Order: sequence, then structure tokens, then C-alpha cells
Amino acid sequence: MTDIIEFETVTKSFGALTVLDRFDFRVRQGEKVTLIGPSGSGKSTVLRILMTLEPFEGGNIRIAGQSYHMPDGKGPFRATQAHLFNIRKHVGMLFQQFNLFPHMTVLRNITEAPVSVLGLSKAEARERAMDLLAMVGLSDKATFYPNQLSGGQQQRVAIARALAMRPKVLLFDEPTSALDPELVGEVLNVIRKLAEEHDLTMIMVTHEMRFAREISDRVCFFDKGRIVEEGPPDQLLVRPSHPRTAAFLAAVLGESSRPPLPDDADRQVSRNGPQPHPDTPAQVLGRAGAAA
Ligand SMILES: Nc1ncnc2c1ncn2[C@@H]1O[C@H](COP(=O)(O)OP(=O)(O)OP(=O)(O)O)[C@@H](O)[C@H]1O
Repeated sequence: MTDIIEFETVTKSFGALTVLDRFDFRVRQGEKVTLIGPSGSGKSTVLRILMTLEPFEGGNIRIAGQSYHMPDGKGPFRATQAHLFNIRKHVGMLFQQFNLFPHMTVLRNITEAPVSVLGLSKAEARERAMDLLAMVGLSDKATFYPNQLSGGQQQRVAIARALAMRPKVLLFDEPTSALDPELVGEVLNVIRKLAEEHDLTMIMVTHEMRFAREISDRVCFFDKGRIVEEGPPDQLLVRPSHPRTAAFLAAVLGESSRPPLPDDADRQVSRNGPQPHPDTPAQVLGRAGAAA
């Protein structure tokens, strides 16, 4: 299988802070990859660069064989809008906060870009949108406005909107983290269906470890802008070989798999650093798998 995404020695800084330092990363066509790791380790930055929302200073990225550099070798900082647009058309992205247009109906949210960017007729765009709304289980909400929908429904519309552009790569930046717990399942079900039924390449940043184990071909553990360890989910999430991966998983799985404690409000630490926990990742994920 060919690599649809290639990062070669990519460097990205915010002022004095180097977030990615000669970062290499490849994703195969159709692969489902999950990025996990502590807060601030650079996971979202990777997605935002891929979506051309952030420039980078060094190295190169290719997506679907197309370089982020201009054909004359000029770096991505100096790429024209037309060049960036050509790259961006391969990629769709789901954000934590859905980012639907509040003044447009659900249908218009989905048809707007296919009509204005891809040049589809209104009828073609509508047909595509209605098929996608059926896929995400929201055929009856086409005329609603975003504020008339639950968070889970809004995120499902956002998925339909991204798919309407027929991207080759779909990026998910913690797509369920802004949702009430009871709404998480419906969004994960749609993503699960996408992963099972489509050859779409998917890269996801998530703290939903059980879900990551279920849908990913590969999980990458990030720390300080580097992939410290990567592998199939059953290996990395269950039998991590790097101590930092093991400590991170113990903290995250420990937090999500036990009932809340009275002092939880003061602890807010699980994503920021490892915390000791009596369970191993294998025990916790094993229990989760048994319960599912
Ligand atoms: N626009 C920005 N300006 C300055 N610093 C930024 C900006 N965006 C991100 N950073 C910094 O870059 C680092 C990496 O951020 P990033 O959002 O990629 O981390 P992350 O691993 O996705 O974290 P989280 O899990 O909390 O979303 C952090 O230290 C963050 O504060």
C-alpha cells in the first residue's frame, strides 16, 4: 500500500517553543491511525498542519503525492493560496467544537462548500447531502439550524459536511471531548461505521482509549513532539514497551475506568502527566473489552 501522508523532518515552532523537531511520520492509504499522548505534546499541531491551518518552518510534507512546497521549491510559508487550496481539497477535519455555520440550516451547512468550491449543482449537492444525512442518522434534521440540535447531532452533521467534499483523509481532533457523556456513543458509532465501511484514511486524536483500540490499525504515543512508541493497538495499548507510554496509559485508563472520587475536582492531572495507578493497561482494557 502507498503512503498517502509523508512528513519528512518537519520542524514547527511557536516562538521559542519547538513543538515538532525534525518530525517523520507516514500514513498508508486507508490506514486508521490514532495519536495519543499528554496535553501539549503536539498531536493537534500535526493535524492542523495537515489541514494547512498552520505553516511549518522546515522539512516537507506530501499528501496524496502532492508536496506542500511550491513546484519552484518555495517553502510552505510562501505557498500561494491556490496551492494550499489544492492540498486542502484532499483533507477534511472534525474539531472539538463542531464549527457549523450557525446561520445556515443543516442542509445548507453541508451543500455550501460542494457548490461554491467543487462546483456541484445545487441538486447534486443536495442529493449528496441527503445521502450523508441518512448515513449519520439525521435525515429528519435537514431543515434545522445548529442551535436546534444536540452536541452529538451537531458533530454528526459536521462529519457529513466534511464527507460531502469527498476527502481522501479525514482528521479528528478529539471529536467527542466537548460532548456530554451520554452523547459520545452516537458520534463514535458514526466514526466506527466510517472506519469499517470506507477506505478513507483517518487520523484521530482522542482520549477514548477503548475506542482507539477498536478502530485503529496503529496507535502512536506522542511525547514532547516525538512519537515515542507506535504499534498495533493490542500491542501498544495493552503491552506498551516504553515506560512513558505505560505511565501515560495507567494514568488515563485509571481515571476513566473507576468511579469518581470526592477530590477529583482538585486533581485535573490525568492528561498532563503520569499518575500511579494499581491497574496495568492490560487489566483495564481487558475489563473494558469484557464489558463491551
Ligand atoms: N497558536 C499557538 N500559539 C502558541 N503556542 C501554541 C499554539 N498552538 C499550540 N501551541 C503550543 O504548542 C504545544 C503543542 O500544542 P498541541 O495543541 O499540538 O498539543 P496537544 O498534544 O494536541 O495537546 P492537547 O491534548 O491538550 O490538545 C503546546 O505547548 C501549545 O501550548
